[in-house]
Amino acid sequence: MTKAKPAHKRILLKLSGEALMGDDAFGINRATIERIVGEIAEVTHMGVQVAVVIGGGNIFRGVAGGSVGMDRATADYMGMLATVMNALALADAMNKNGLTARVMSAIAIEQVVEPYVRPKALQYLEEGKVVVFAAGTGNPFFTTDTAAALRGAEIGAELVLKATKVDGVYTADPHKDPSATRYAHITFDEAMSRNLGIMDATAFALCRDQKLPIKVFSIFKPGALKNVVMGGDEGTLVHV
Ligand SMILES: Nc1ncnc2c1ncn2[C@@H]1O[C@H](COP(=O)(O)OP(=O)(O)O)[C@@H](O)[C@H]1O
Ligand SMILES: O=c1ccn([C@@H]2O[C@H](COP(=O)(O)OP(=O)(O)O)[C@@H](O)[C@H]2O)c(=O)[nH]1
Repeated sequence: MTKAKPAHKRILLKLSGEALMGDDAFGINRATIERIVGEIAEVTHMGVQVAVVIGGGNIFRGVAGGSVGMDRATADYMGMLATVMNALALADAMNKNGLTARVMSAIAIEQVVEPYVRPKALQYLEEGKVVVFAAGTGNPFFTTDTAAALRGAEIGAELVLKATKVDGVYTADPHKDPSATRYAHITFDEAMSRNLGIMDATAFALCRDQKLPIKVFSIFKPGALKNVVMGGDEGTLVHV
């Protein structure tokens, strides 16, 4: 019997900060991070090259609560630093799981993590290491979803995998509208013109222009990541 081959060779996995919270109100839940790392290890061992962009919403969100009244750019830099903390926690859990992880930051904090250098990231991926991209795009007024689109395009990923709290793109925000239904697939133009709030327009536009498809799926569903990597019917595909 031949073993089924993964449908993708190199992927960019976007994990929202909240994916790391588990059932906690904020911060990083150890059991949750270990489960996610276990799933990443599974696909890495299948020979898939995995790069990760991690969010920071579990620790700090530039436009939210505590930052009301703050200068937006300053708050956004705090948000980017939050993603660095998540990246360190994620890489630590990966290394403990037997993977080799490298954190690369879009803003210079060289005593803590190495800076993002594209050829080096590509080299790590070729070597089978998992690269965790921290600090988003390095610019305020952007999101880590846009960082996922940007890094995904830069490293030549075949697919951006947006692992989130919902199991796909819905006709409306399913947390607000229980009658919303899920798309199996949708074009970038449709998702943007319908203002579907799952990702920001900058991220959608970048992926559309680079013809880089996005798969939106639930991080809470065990085995979903592997299923996506195997080309299975999972979540929603956003395509050109
Ligand atoms: N049309 C939609 N389909 C699916 N999810 C949507 C839609 N509109 C808004 N959302 C919201 O987008 C969120 C997923 O994005 P994510 O980046 O993980 O969250 P956040 O940006 O809050 O960290 C979901 O929690 C969901 O409530
Ligand atoms: O390129 C970027 C990426 C992130 N952020 C800031 O970092 C926060 C955390 O990122 P995000 O909200 O995308 O995290 P997630 O929702 O995935 O947890 C954002 O709110 C922004 O304040 C930013 O300024 N530029």
